Amino acid sequence: MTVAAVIGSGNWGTAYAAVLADAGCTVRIAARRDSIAAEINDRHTNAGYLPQLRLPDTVSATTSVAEALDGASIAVLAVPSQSLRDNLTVWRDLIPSDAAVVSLMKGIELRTGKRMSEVIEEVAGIGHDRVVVVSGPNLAHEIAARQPAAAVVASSSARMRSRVAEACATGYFRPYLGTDVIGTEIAGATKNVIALAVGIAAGMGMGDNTMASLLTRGLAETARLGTALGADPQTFIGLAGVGDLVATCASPLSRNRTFGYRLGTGMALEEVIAVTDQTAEGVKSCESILQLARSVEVDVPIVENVAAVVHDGRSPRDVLEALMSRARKHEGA
Ligand SMILES: NC(=O)c1ccc[n+]([C@@H]2O[C@H](COP(=O)([O-])OP(=O)(O)OC[C@H]3O[C@@H](n4cnc5c(N)ncnc54)[C@H](O)[C@@H]3O)[C@@H](O)[C@H]2O)c1
Ligand SMILES: O=P(O)(O)OC[C@H](O)CO
Repeated sequence: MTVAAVIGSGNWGTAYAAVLADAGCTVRIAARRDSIAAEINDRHTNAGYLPQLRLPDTVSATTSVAEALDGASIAVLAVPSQSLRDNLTVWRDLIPSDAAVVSLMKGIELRTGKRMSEVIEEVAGIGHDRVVVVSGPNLAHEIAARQPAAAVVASSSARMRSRVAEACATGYFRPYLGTDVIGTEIAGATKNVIALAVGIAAGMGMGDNTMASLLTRGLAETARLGTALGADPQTFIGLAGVGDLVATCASPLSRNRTFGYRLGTGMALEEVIAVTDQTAEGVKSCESILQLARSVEVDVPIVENVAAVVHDGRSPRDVLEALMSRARKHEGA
């Protein structure tokens, strides 16, 4: 019996815990709040995040990360990207020495420009052959409703990616194996920023042509950046690339799209932040992705203009005009 620990009891940590349990694992969730751990143990629900989900009896919860990780062969990390370093500094010695360490996170660290797998390797002091990234079109509420979806399970280690893929394969969750960790992570983090842009446009009243144009050109700049960083270009037309981009940009369930939408309707940034109580990774990662792109001299105009709205207070209408009046270029350039 595979024992998996899931650290983080928010939307995706909880939904992915259900996937692991449905696939036959014994799952221990580490929650920060006593009330959430008690609710999972007593009622098998986490209604504040996923009201429709009933967790299998093989899922338990604790507020002790040490207890959750004890004896686990899979350690899943599902906390906000910008908090990973500080958290992992406390947790690193608790991770069993032979466990696969799985990142569900879709963000790039501010200041360092590091991907989550890089932060894990550095802080936990483990090799890349222990780290696995799971990513794809996986809106937590739809997974929690057990609607069919697929994902990429990427790792440099064939043993670790097989272990994790086997542990999360169910009738409604289909993992594909991948080796391109860089591309998978760059795609997952950057699509959140493109979803912010699409949300802004939708909030301004723009329709499907605008969405499709942003999505397509967003994918182009994501692939340009990823490839410059060493990714396999094929990754961007796969599940972690176009798959996740379409799901996130099209869905009102997306926190990133919703954040952008609110900005696009004219709400002030502070107001949008105040009403957003869940993780919209693109809001912070637009800045770190922009810095990363500049470090390899890659042009990312949509990311740059989203950062201008979210961090420099420029108006959505201004940046839309700026994007539309850029110098003409070849589509493939
Ligand atoms: N929600 C989805 O549909 C989905 C799908 C795929 C990937 N992701 C990614 O998974 C990651 C987690 O997202 P989520 O949707 O579960 O977020 P969430 O906001 O629903 O939950 C975040 C969890 O982390 C905890 N947390 C918040 N701040 C923390 C801190 N400073 N230290 C430790 N724990 C903290 C919260 O208590 C909560 O348990 C993100 O990187 C996101 O991009 C989310
Ligand atoms: O709600 P979002 O915007 O964080 O997106 C959720 C997932 O990443 C979709 O795959």
